[in-house]
Formats: sequence, C-alpha cells, structure tokens
Amino acid sequence: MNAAPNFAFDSPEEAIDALARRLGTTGIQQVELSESHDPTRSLHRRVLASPIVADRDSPAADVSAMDGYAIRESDLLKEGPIEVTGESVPGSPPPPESDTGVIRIFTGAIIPDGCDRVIQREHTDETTAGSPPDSSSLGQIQWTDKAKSIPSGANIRRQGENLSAGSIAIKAGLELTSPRLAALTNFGIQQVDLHAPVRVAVLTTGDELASATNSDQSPLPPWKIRNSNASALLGLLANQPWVDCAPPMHAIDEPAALLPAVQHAIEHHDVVLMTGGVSMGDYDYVPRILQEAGAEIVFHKLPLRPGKPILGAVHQSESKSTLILGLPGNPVSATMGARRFAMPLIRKLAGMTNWEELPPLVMLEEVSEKTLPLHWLRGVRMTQPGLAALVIGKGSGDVATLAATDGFIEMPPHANHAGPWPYFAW
Ligand SMILES: Nc1nc2c(c(=O)[nH]1)N[C@H]1C(S)=C(S)[C@@H](COP(=O)(O)OP(=O)(O)OC[C@H]3O[C@@H](n4cnc5c(N)ncnc54)[C@H](O)[C@@H]3O)O[C@H]1N2
Ligand code: MOO
Repeated sequence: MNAAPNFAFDSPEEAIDALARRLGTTGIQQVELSESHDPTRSLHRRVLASPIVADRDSPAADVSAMDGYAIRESDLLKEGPIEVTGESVPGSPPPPESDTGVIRIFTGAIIPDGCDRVIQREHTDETTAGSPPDSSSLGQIQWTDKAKSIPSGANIRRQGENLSAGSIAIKAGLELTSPRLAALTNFGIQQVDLHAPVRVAVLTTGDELASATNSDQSPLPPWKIRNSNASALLGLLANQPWVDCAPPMHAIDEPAALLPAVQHAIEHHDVVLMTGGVSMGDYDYVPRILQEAGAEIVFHKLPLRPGKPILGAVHQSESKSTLILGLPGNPVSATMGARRFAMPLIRKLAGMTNWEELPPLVMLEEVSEKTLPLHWLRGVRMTQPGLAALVIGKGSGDVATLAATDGFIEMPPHANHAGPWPYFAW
C-alpha cells in the first residue's frame, strides 16, 4: 500500500525506520571496574560497546557436578568396604589419585587425574563400614547396584565445555542484565567499554501551561493547565540507565523564544522530545522553527490516531546526529507517541543492537464495530496473561482515562477483530 499523498510513511514502523537510518549511537566510555565502589550496580543495564572475551576456559578444569566419589572404572570391581583416601573440595587443588581407595568429591571441585566419573553419594553405602579404623580416617564406602550402572564421564563438567578462553562471552550492543553481569565477573573483566547514556531533553511548549508565565496563581484559572506531558515523558525515561534525562524545559509559543530553546536543546542533547505546537494553529511554530534550526523534517503527520500531527526530524552536525520528535500537545497523543516512537529510537542511539521493538501479542476480550482508516493506538488494561480489555476514553485530551491503562495496542487501518495485536506496555 502506498502512503496517502499527505503522509510520508504508511505506518509507525516505516517512520521509525526512516529516523533510525539517520541516527548513530552515542560515544564510548571506558570504565575501570576497580575504580567503582559498587561496579555491579553502576553497570547494571548499561550497554556494552565492545564484546566481553573469556579470559580462561569455563569451567577452568574438569569439575564434579555432584557430591560423591571420583573414581576409575576399575574401582567399581572392588567388593566390600573401600577406603576413602582423600577429598577434593572446591577452592583447593585435587589430591593425588590413590590405587587403594576412592576420593570423596564435592560439587565444583576438580576431578583428580585418572578419574573418569563421579558416583553420587546417595548411590553408595556410607554406613556399612562401622567405626573408622582411626580418627584420621575419612571413612569407608560400599557400592550399591545403582553405582555400578553409572557410566564413564557421568557427573563431570568438562574443562571449556561452556566456553573456551578467547571466545566472545557477551556481544557488543547488549544491555548488562543480571546474567551478563555474572558472566562479566566470571571472566575476570576489569575494564569495560560502555555506550554513553543518551542525553534527552524534554521541551514542552505552550502559553497555557501554568508554569509558562506565572506559576503561583492559586487556584489555577481554568484557562491554564498543568504540564502533564513533561511528567509523562520523564516517567517513560526514568530508571533507564542508558538515558540521561535533563530537567524538563519549557518555551512559550513565541518564535523568538522557541528558536534559541530548540537550538540549545539540539546542541547539548542526542534527543529532543518536544510537545505541542505541531498542528495547524496560528501559534504552532514547531515545524518552522525546526527548519530554521537546520533540522531535516523526515515526516510531519502520519496515518495515526491519536497523534496524527506527529513530526520526526533529525539534526546532523559534525559531531553527532540528534533526533527531534515533535509530539502533539494532547496528553494521550504525546504519551503514546513517545512510547511508540521515542523509546525504540533512544535504544538505537544507546547502542543496543536489539533496539527494535518486539511487542508481545495480546487478544482483546471484546471488539466494537468501529474501524478507522488509520493506525489506531488504543489504551488497554491487561486482564489475564495474553488478554486485554479496551479502556475507552473521551479522546486525546483524556489523561484521566489514560491513567487507567497498562499500555496500548496498535491496530492497522480498517481492523476491528479481536487480535492478536502488538501490545506496548508503559
Ligand atoms: N485544524 C486542525 N486542528 C487540529 C488538528 C488538525 O489536523 N487540524 N489536529 C488536532 C490534533 S489530532 C492534535 S493531537 C492537536 C495537536 O496540536 P498541537 O501539537 O499543535 O498541540 P497544542 O495545540 O499546542 O495543544 C493541544 C492540546 O494539548 C494541550 N497541551 C499542550 N501541551 C501540554 C502539556 N505540556 N501538558 C498537558 N497538556 C498540554 C493543550 O493545552 C491543548 O489542549 O491539534 C488538533 N488540532
Ligand atoms: O491525533 Mo490527535 O492526537 O487525535 O488528538
């Protein structure tokens, strides 16, 4: 399907891809783990810029997977009580092998040379031998029938079977999740290359905001509104270690104020999220101002509800590319637009190779007859795993109903069936 003449792109996906193609990633920070007082916490969910390489085999030697006895096949031929001649414990080198007895071994300890299997202690009889011959004795055991069926190689984790020294343990472009932090520690990493957090500016516009002129009017007159968009956007960006979000900025609907505010935001940030001033009103200066600031307008308006007037732009300078999203001022449009468009693109800038959204799919409990010739973002509440109920509000100004949602689904033009639909959680 071709884009309708007034839309540069047919779908949110295509519009996001067009912006993504114009964006790079943030620079690289080298972090010495010894210099950080709490390296695990400070690295958690940061994005790796270079791969992590294994410094040694994993495991570093053949080790036992069970508590039991490390033996050779010939040991199983021994009848009657067998002397335990030594112990292999984690944290110490293994004892030398013994011709006369067997070695007790604990999970994770090194397999003594010559042993080919580990018999779990529950498959031995450790009580038959009576009192030990002397106090230094490690005891005696006897084989059960089950022990005799344990094959060669059993219960041994082989050196390097997880990963061999020099192999890539964690690829670049991934977030350092808890398992990856474990791998990083396991391989003795002292220094990591991380992508710098994405510097994001939230720039709201509009003279109607309480804080724009005189914030201490009390009670707030009805022609003034509170800056809910700033809170929505800061909330989306909060607690993302790969985002460095500046305190929100605001500009009045006045080109002389808007242009320097936009220029400053572009210069000092990788992403500028603007709200308001992108539709057809006499005071909607954002598209013009972005052009004056030297940004390329990649699209203005998409076949989307809410958020049809959305604007996507990129500003290129010698040192960086800056993403600018002009989100419509209506709170539902601004919040859904930021979730749908800004979040994957910020992940791209943050250096994540898996930045593209893979939204889970949900079914709707009920559908209405109504359809739209647009991509339709519809607020939902999750009711069961995989099942969602529509939360019907009064339109794109209804922030009260939006607050009752867990996220939204995206339906393509003319659709009205139960799904499954991609679900974008808050
Ligand atoms: N003639 C037309 N008028 C409108 C069209 C259109 O196509 N033709 N599109 C409508 C749609 S759809 C939307 S969405 C809005 C988007 O307008 P703007 O982006 O220009 O936003 P504003 O006009 O500045 O504000 C719209 C609405 O949102 C409130 N607002 C603005 N900023 C905030 C904020 N920070 N926090 C909370 N609420 C905010 C503002 O007071 C307005 O009520 O345009 C339609 N009009
Ligand atoms: O698209 Mo606007 O966001 O409907 O209100």
